[in-house]
Amino acid sequence: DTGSAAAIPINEVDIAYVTPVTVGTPPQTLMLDLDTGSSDLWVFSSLTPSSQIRGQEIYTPTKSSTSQLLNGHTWSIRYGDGSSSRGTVFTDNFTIGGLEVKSQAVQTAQEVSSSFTQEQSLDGLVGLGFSTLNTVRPSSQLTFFDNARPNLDEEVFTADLKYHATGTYDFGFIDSKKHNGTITYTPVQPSPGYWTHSLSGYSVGSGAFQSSQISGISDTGTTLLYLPTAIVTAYYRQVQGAQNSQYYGGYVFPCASTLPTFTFGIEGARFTIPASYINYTRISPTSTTCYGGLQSSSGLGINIFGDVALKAAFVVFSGTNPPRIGFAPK
Ligand SMILES: Cc1c(C=O)c(-c2nnc3c4c(C[n+]5cc6c(C)n(C)c(C)c6c(Cl)n5)n(C)c(C)c4cnn23)c(C)n1C
Repeated sequence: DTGSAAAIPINEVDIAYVTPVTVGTPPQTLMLDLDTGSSDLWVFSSLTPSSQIRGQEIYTPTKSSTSQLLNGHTWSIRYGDGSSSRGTVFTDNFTIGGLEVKSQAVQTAQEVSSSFTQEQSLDGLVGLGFSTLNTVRPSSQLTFFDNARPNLDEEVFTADLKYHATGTYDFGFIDSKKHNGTITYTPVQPSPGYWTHSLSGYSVGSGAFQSSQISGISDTGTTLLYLPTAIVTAYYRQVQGAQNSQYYGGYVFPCASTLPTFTFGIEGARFTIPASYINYTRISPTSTTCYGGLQSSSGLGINIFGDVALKAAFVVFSGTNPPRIGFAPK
């Protein structure tokens, strides 16, 4: 089997990407954020208090002839930005891009934090991390990818995220039309459950490539790129008027600045993030100060290769044994 579905930016600065999925019989369509940085599949539902719903689509298990309550099971998750959700669990038929998993654990929200309520174009998440991170108790549940894996033509899914445009998630195959040239693979450390791997180094603009192993996670659910402070200060040193603002919680600079590109290495391959991806957004609609797409990971305890980096490549998440991740130019 294979599947292929759109990755649609939810706003004009690609703050997150959503993908149409169907749940239940007859199919209920929701727009979910496919997130390689977590492993819970949860949705706004008929069990979510109406005071916490603002325009989201909901899954109503009682309207699905194939839904089954997973009795006595609950879940609760907190994300890196402090947002959270919790609730109960059903199993039901679940489809992404024509690829169906019967009896997928669908976690129904009974409470969501305010940032989820405020984001009306996001109806939940599909965790594509390793199932060891799943928060359902007393028995943890498998991700959509882990459930689909035995029926996939190839044990992979790919992310082709795009800058200010709709991209694609493919399951079970590698579409050679979506990338130019070879895919460079590097090992993934599957514990504790993120797609953890190393970059082989970086360069700023036309500067010399600095070889160094930089460990982090490739996370489609994180908007920006978070790297060690030394690298980030070296980058913004090239930007007139840039400063690390306590007030805005990161590096900001005059929107008119000319930003350098940022290049990262995967083994021997090099991937260059255009300056436009790093000139992320105005700090307010009328401001001439802009917030950077590259920020420091100090305090996070982990480096995060989020969408700002991933959209500069075609990325293969390979569930083979041992797992690996591949990057190709596109
Ligand atoms: C350690 C870490 C993160 C780890 O991942 C992280 C982060 N970065 N984007 C996201 C997340 C997203 C993507 N996302 C980010 C958004 C921001 C910054 N804003 C203002 C809105 C409205 C957002 C939406 Cl709707 N969506 N989503 C949907 C979730 C559940 C996230 C959780 N964390 N997160 C941050 C900001 N930090 C510090």
